[in-house]
Amino acid sequence: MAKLELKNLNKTYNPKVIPVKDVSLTVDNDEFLTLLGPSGCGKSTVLRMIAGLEEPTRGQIKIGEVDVTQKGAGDRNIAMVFQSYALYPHMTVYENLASGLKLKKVPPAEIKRRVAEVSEVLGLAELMNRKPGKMSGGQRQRVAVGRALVRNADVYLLDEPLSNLDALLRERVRADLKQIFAVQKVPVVYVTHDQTEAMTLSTKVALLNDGYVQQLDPPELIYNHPANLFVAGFVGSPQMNLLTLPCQGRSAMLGNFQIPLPDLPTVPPQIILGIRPENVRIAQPSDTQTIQGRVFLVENLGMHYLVSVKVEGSPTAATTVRALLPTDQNWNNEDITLALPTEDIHWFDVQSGHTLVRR
Ligand SMILES: Nc1ncnc2c1ncn2[C@@H]1O[C@H](COP(=O)(O)OP(=O)(O)OP(=O)(O)O)[C@@H](O)[C@H]1O
Repeated sequence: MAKLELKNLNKTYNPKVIPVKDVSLTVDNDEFLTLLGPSGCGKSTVLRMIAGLEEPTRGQIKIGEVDVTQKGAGDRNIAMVFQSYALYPHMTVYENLASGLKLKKVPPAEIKRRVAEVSEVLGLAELMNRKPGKMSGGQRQRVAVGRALVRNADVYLLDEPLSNLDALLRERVRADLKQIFAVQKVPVVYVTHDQTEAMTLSTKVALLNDGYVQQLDPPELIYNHPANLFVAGFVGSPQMNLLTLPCQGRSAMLGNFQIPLPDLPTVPPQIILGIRPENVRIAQPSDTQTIQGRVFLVENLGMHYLVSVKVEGSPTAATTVRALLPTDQNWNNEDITLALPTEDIHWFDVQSGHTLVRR
């Protein structure tokens, strides 16, 4: 099976709307790539260009060794799953699954074999005679995925396939998708603005903003080593603490507390410190890097409290630190000492927003 390759892909609708800028990436046949980003960042436009539904203004799309940039959608062996299911309402599940193959004049015995195989994998065998109107959203979405799978396509594209499902069902179908695509050995490109889907499903995430790829990495690296402020702020819930701090000597000043800077060629006047709320904890006597402050807000997240702390000596609310703390205590209005472990701190350049410490 072939790998998918995008080289310097651009799309310009008019000088003011340039939704895709120089997107380059590859998806191997054992990879599940998610295009993640906020609404309007260009995800669907990239997907539509891969599908051949939109023509790139510049750049190249290759499937295996074949340049498909100028080929129409019908001449690319690509299967797409839409958010809206796109099932035929008057056809049964079997007919919906078989219709694409019939059009391609696949022999009836082969159609039967492939539909049976896919319906087994997707748990649809019991539903073969039902029509979409008499099925749940999750079942319909599985049929939509089935329609793509029976095709034996070179590339699978999925555009927000779970967004019409309620939260519980979304979790279930997400787990189904992970299992199904793990054994397909075909490049998969998945579009979502939901970071949980991106983190759980993908082998690789391309985080887009304003048409540019901000970071292209496995989910662990996106989460643990964000390349810039946008990535740091977009991925993770609750959001990473991002604090703009003045520098003094070899330290950044967080209120009254000195946080040693990493090794930098020159010390800037200001720097941005990032630390995730789950990495901030109540200090133990052995902790060396600590700050003190007063809790002014406690939000109950079920498993934890999200606690907002005004750091001692900090002049503005910009130096509020949020921490995920255990629920065995009511932290409200308490004076507490927090540890900020060095290994969990991220440093960003104030001007460019880029990370200052590459790992
Ligand atoms: N046919 C078009 N003509 C002009 N502008 C368009 C067209 N299609 C999309 N756009 C614009 O291009 C930008 C990117 O759109 P796109 O649909 O790729 O974003 P997206 O990241 O998929 O967003 P969403 O998550 O909301 O679907 C948006 O500003 C959109 O308004």
